[in-house]
Amino acid sequence: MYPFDVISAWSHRQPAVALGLALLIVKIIRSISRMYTLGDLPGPRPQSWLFGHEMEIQTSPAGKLHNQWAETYGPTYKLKGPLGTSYLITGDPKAASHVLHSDNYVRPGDDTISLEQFFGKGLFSAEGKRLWPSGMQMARDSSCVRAIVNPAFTPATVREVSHVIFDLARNLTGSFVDELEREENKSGKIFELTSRIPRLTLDAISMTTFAYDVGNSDQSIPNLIAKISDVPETTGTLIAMSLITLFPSLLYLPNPMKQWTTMLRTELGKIADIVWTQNVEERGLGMHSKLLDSMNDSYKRTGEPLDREQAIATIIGVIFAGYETTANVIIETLYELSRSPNMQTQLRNEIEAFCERTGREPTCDDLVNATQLPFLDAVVRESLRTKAVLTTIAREAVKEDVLALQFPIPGTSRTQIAVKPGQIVLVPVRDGINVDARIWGPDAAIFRPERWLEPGGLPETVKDIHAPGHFLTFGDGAKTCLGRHFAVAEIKVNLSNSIHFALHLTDTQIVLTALIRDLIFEPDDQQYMFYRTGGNTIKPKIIGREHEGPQLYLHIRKVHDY
Ligand code: HEM
Repeated sequence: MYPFDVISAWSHRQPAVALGLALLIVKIIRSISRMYTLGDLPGPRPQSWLFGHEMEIQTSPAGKLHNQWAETYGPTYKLKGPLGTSYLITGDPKAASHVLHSDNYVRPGDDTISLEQFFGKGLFSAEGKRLWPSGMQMARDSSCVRAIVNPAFTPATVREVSHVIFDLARNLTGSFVDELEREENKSGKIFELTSRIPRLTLDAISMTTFAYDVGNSDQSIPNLIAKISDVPETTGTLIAMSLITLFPSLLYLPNPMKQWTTMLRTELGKIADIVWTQNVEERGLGMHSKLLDSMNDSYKRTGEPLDREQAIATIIGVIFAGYETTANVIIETLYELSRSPNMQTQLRNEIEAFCERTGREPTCDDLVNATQLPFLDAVVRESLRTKAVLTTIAREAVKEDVLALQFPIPGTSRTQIAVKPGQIVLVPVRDGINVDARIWGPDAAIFRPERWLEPGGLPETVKDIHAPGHFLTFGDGAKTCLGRHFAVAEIKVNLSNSIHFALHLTDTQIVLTALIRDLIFEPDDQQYMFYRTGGNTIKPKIIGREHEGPQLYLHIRKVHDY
């Protein structure tokens, strides 16, 4: 009996199992046909045929592997996925830009399914012209969904809600100060940051985008954040994560990752549900949530009702997309600054000089304007360049294509790669295009904000990265991060505030003329390494104590107490 006969026999009794089996067989046939694609493209040998390079990628510190491989094979090479399939890796600016801008590439099936499992059927699961799930009348392509929610994320909206971000930043720094002042020993105190900063960014998203104060809700936020950070990292999860690119349907089977995503969705769903009820059912539409307002406005134009399921999924998606990512960048920047007292001093001097010059503190407009506080701007750009949260952007080809390369394959004059439908293409960001010495110069991997301010400007090759800011941290093309203006404003407000806030502490209200003005961040005694976690964000872990999970301790003190 052939497999399809078995399926046909089962299809009468167990249609779901039969359908699953049929899909599996089609997938295996497709993947076998993909095994020898990219045949002559060079690349490192995998440690195992079963998992290809997946295990190595999942377990290595963030930002290391691609750099090493690219040294030997150049920015475009081949890696192995599970069961001998091939991934095309390209950190080549021309090829990456094409992949991210062309309709020939979409988010891979496993990404789309896991995003749907995370958030439900909303903004993130809209892909190309794919139909939205049954029960919803309309087809939504992703550009259409983006247009609906975009008004909630414009620079003007960010400016409008920036007072909330300022307040939250002051609360955070105030909480550090309160604790420092309670200490008898005035030489400072060690603070753990991976639990504090996400709390701030979660509040910021929730209050500005949904007009909902998570901090004053019944939710136990520290508990919620701890649960969200507790991504399972068992061997079983690793194996499942290594195989899902090939078998995205594995995500539907019971597994620790699925339990985690269900928990996440349930917890964030509670917030989303309250936002929906308060904004739509209790007060009527058009109330305070920027996101629901903009969704509602566009639905009004088409005469369609605002759909609860889509709205809740989009709310959950935006909370998750916005809070951990921004928290990661703030944490990593503070970590970097803690190792550079000179940079901290330079930042403080710049902010203080601004206050003296203008007789006021910087507003949101001043902060996002590079010319007002150029060193702050350079620090944030350098952070975004070197601390990209999404290490790699994945796409899947849906049509035949030819990728043109800027950098030929080493040792050859080859500048074109043929791509077949189904080919997974990975654009390495954190340890790829953002820090490639061919593009950024020999000190590309070093955190050096001055590069953004030098009179000669950045190397000409950087302009070949057409993405906003000349780095791929926020992606590029049709799926570029919607919240990037919000993220940059939030990072700048917090950095300037935490660096600057001691001005407010010094006895009088005449903060600007105060002599003593700094919070100083210093390293603790631990050595840290940053890892990509299953939740797809970057988390610091103490070297030798990785099993304890994410943590980062910094020593903080007020300069005038020292
Ligand atoms: C430093 C912080 C952030 C980083 C590094 C970041 C990074 C990214 C990246 C790389 C993508 C594109 C993914 C892809 O191409 O497949 C993305 C998409 C997205 N981001 Fe962000 N993000 C950040 C903050 C935010 C914030 C604060 C918000 C919301 C307020 C947000 C909302 C979104 C949304 C809604 C999308 C989906 C766009 C779509 O699918 O069409 N992000 N982000």
